[in-house]
Amino acid sequence: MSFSWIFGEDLALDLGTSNTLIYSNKKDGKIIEPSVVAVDLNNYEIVAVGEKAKSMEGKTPDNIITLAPIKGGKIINFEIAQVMLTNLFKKAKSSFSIFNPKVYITISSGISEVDKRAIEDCVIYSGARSVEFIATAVASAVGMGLPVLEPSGSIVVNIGGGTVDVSLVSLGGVVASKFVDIGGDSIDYDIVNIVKNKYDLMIDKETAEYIKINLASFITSNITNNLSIFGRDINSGMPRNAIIYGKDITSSLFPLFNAVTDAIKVILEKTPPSMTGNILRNGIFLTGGCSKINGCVEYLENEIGIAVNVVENPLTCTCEGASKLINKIKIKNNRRKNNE
Ligand SMILES: Nc1ncnc2c1ncn2[C@@H]1O[C@H](COP(=O)(O)OP(=O)(O)OP(=O)(O)O)[C@@H](O)[C@H]1O
Repeated sequence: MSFSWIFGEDLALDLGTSNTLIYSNKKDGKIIEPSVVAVDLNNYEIVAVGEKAKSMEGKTPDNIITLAPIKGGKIINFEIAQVMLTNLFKKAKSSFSIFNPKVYITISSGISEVDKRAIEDCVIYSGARSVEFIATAVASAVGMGLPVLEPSGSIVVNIGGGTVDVSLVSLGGVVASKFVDIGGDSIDYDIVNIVKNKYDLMIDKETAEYIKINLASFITSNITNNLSIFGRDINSGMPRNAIIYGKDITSSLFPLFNAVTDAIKVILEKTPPSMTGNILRNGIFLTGGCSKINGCVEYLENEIGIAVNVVENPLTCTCEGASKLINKIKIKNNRRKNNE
């Protein structure tokens, strides 16, 4: 008789700059929460984690601060990351499991051994029984339904909140990769500056993200689009609204997408000739939240001259892929045990 349902719980963890995703193999429930924690400075108590903490950003009294413990794929605040993960693991874990879960963490190509060790320690201190790493690109490729185990070669581009990971994946592993620690957050900060300089209006990062999601576009026919937003006049200090035009925001997209273009070119140069045919035939594959930016596919296709495909579920694709991989690993291990 197998007791794996009691102690065999596995979690897939995608620890992102903007969002943390956890999928359990025992529950249908999936945790998708912003990587944010709110702390009361009077007593250092945790006020909120995830969505609730994110909704407090920019609206807290002096004694409460919101903190984002992950940046560029690394833990920048160990204690806060631990609090966040402990809280999210509790939500994700099946109540029937007696033992702590084994956690499979997706990890970007450019993360150093020291940073990997910090992530491992943090996840263990947060209640994991043990930890294993899965390459983000491999998990994303599985989430996209690409034939990762075949020797054909696929280029997977993940553009997140704080990182860009471009990897050539083949035979279940990463053949070549380029990592850049810039992401959608950088667009938000650029939008804050553009709105300040062009509209004399101070806005917070959350409003800038709203503008990015709802207005920013590479498509020139969209640049007459506009959005009404509220902020504080930099001269009078008084609140007022402004109509922001898409054409003024487009420049905020170039630093990130030029970095993406350069990274893709590096990987194309490193791609073995035997794999180029497949890549030219099938194109490259885009995932991560910033692949939702309007017109980015056309922009990248124009820059690199290769077809670009965007996955339907760019925010969840990597964790979904990791979860599927865990099941494959389990099935393989069970088969091996049965044959022994
Ligand atoms: N519809 C959208 N349009 C434009 N940008 C979006 C959209 N939805 C999400 N984003 C942006 O995507 C980013 C978050 O993406 P994602 O969740 O893939 O990153 P992450 O995994 O948290 O970060 P990273 O992997 O870089 O550490 C944020 O910058 C967010 O503003």
